[in-house]
Amino acid sequence: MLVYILLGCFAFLMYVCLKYTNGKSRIIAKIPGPKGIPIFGNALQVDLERIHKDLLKWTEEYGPIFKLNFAGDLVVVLNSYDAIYEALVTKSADFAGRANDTFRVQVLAEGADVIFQDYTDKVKYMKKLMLQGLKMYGEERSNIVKITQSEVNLCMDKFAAENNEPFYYDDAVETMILKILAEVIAGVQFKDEHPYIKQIAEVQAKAGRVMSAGNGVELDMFPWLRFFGNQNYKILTEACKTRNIVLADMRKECEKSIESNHSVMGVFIKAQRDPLTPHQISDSNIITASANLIGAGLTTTKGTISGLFLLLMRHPDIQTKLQEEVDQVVGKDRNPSVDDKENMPYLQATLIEVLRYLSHVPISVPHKTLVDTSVAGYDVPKGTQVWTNIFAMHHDPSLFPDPWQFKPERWLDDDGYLVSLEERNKAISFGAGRRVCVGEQFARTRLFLFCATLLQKFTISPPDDSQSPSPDPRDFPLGIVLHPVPFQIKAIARQ
Ligand code: HEM
Repeated sequence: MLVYILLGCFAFLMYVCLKYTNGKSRIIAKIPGPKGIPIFGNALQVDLERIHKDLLKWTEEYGPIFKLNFAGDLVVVLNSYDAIYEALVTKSADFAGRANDTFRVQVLAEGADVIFQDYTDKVKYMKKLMLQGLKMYGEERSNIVKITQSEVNLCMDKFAAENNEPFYYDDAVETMILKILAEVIAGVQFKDEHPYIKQIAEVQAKAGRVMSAGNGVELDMFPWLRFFGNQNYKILTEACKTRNIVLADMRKECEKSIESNHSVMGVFIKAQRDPLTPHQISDSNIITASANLIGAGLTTTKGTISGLFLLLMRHPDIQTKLQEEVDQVVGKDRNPSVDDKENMPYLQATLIEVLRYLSHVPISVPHKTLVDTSVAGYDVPKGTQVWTNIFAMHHDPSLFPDPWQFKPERWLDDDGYLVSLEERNKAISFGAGRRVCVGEQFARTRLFLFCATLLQKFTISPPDDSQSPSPDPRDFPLGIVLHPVPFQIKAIARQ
């Protein structure tokens, strides 16, 4: 055993030395950044569960761009709107790679998904298929709205069943999101108690734990630990196994009605069978792409709804204004619809502000340069990992005055209308350019329908007379996204 440990340490030292002395490091050395310690660099200076706070502190010190060194692995961090816009939009092709060479990502993504692969023609094609399946345009949109509305209503029934008493909302909200996603992915409606729903939730929880910032890092540094009973490796491989079984079963369900099925899997299966398809679609592509949508869609939406509850409890005046708008535009006798959106600027502004204020995907999904390039006046070589620090950018006081105050009004003009699209695009909660979020319109629609229905029926209040927990995202731990620790709410039925 001792021999293995010594060999492991030696290999690690060689690896770090090589990384420190290559040409890439010399180019990146010109970028400012906090001084680290030998061998480990800045690795021991960050709290992985609160890395967004460390990055915020360094942004104040170094400005739009700085570099970090994690035991020889260099990361360039972009913090200002201009630097992030330059990388994501102006030089989108240069920065469209993904930092996908870590062990955990390779196990999870099987080199076949969308989120963790470099941007190639095939990934572009798969993103197009995902969008077709998410049906966010044309006649199909009304179907997705119907699916969403019926699941939102079921979730509201669960809230009503709590009879104005305090309760943990997590299960009801998670089931609602998973059922919408499962139906959109497989084109089949599942009941709450269907085993797939429970299994997918378990897979998400397990994979989420190992892939989150504070866990499983040891596997990336020492992949050989998997041969020595590493617990995180076991959890990750079990989660992937269950994921593959459940999604293969969902595929079979989908194939039963393939002719009339326009779900995400349906679109992928048809592309797989099409002799003229521009890119071969494998079974693994179908499973990992579907898993991407569940993974990306669940944690982000749940995080937004949790943050929204905290913010509504902390700002009863804003909640009252939102309810007045819902009462005026929708009334009490019908479900809110997507067409109500344009007449509800205050709710739209509130949702944009929730996403800005929380910035719960704080460094987005890490990017990688695909060519030698530059940003914010510094050269960045091919193959460099780049983080877009959305958290710092969304709290930059020169862009958003009083950034730690929750103010939906910042997105409204003097007449109460939404500010221009150009102004709204200063918030980049869904990224931009080639790697922009596939689910942006889908997420915005679901969140709008959920909030409008919630506020039509309930007032969200703290569980007792004490003050509700802090909505400040600086206090949230980072898992896959920033998420507050579980808390209770009261959903008081409105007369
Ligand atoms: C509030 C909700 C959401 C937020 C804030 C959010 C945010 C993001 C962000 C920041 C990225 C990375 C952009 C970049 O790399 O620069 C991303 C990527 C992605 N998101 Fe979302 N997302 C949300 C909901 C969803 C939903 C509902 C789905 C699908 C059903 C989804 C699917 C994806 C996919 C597939 C990608 C990868 C795109 C790529 O790699 O090219 N997201 N999202």
